[in-house]
Amino acid sequence: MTSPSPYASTLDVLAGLLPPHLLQPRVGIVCGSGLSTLASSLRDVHEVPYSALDGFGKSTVEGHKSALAFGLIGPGEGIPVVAMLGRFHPYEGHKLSTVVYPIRILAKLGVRDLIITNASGGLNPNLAVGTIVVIQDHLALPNLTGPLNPLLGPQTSPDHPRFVPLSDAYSTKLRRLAFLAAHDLSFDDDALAEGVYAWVSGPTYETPAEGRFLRAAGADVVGMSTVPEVVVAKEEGMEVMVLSLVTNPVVIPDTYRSIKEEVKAELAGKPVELPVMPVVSHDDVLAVGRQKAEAMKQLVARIIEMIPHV
Ligand SMILES: O=P(O)(O)O[C@@H]1C[C@H](O)[C@@H](CO)O1
Ligand code: HPA
Repeated sequence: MTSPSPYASTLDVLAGLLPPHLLQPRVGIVCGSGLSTLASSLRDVHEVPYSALDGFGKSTVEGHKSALAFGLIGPGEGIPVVAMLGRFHPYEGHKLSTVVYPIRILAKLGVRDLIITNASGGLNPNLAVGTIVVIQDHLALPNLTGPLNPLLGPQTSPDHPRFVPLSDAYSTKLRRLAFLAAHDLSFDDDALAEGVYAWVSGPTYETPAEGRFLRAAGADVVGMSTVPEVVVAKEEGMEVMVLSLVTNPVVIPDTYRSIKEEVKAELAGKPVELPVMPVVSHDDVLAVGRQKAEAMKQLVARIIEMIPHV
């Protein structure tokens, strides 16, 4: 006798709660910090709290709800979609298997195209706060050497690849649609950019030296999520796109304030200017999320409408 799949009870609960036309979503959306309102473009919405679903954790970060929203997007019958209102981050204490569990459930429900959103710090000085960056590649220090690759361990199943290539992790099809959708919506040219996402574990924001290091390594933005979801979505065979909202610049001053020089000047009786190092806060991150929520929502909805659904 084969043992029941660990996903079976989650899928059974969903089957018991959802009408049949919503039970096989084609597209998945992951809502990043402050971006849960992305799901407000869905109609015929059925929300299922994570607390009702075995295997799901509880999102403890402000700006993340803890529910799956099922609904329809687009004209006519509409395209069935599921949105994760809130994700799990390893820094919250969630195991990596919990972080990626919802992605596996989305795959089992039939999601083929996954649109992941997040909030990030800008490393590239050309990216203004409020820019939406279509991610073209990632740099995942915790994945490369350490214990945070979600595929470490036994092969997921004989049907999943043992070695997952990531050279084409970010779907060309979906990235093209993002720029076509922005054109359709008459977005300014600099509203949407392209770049590389650096994943760090957080929850500390970067020191100036770390920011300089990540920029020198080729990253344009930095954040504390997304990469485990991308890796597992690729293992599950999905097309993946990431839209990263720049919510703050990462502080990378050209020079450091020299306390040594300041003390010497003070001892010599010279006036000392005291520059203040700016700091980032999660409240700032959420505020930019709120400001850009409408644009993100329109963009995501338009992309979904443009995906060829056969
Ligand atoms: O879930 P995301 O990646 O959108 O959230 C970002 C990263 C941290 O969780 C938080 C820091 O402000 O926002
Ligand atoms: N660093 C890391 N993650 C983030 C940032 C940041 O500056 N802003 C939003 N998420």
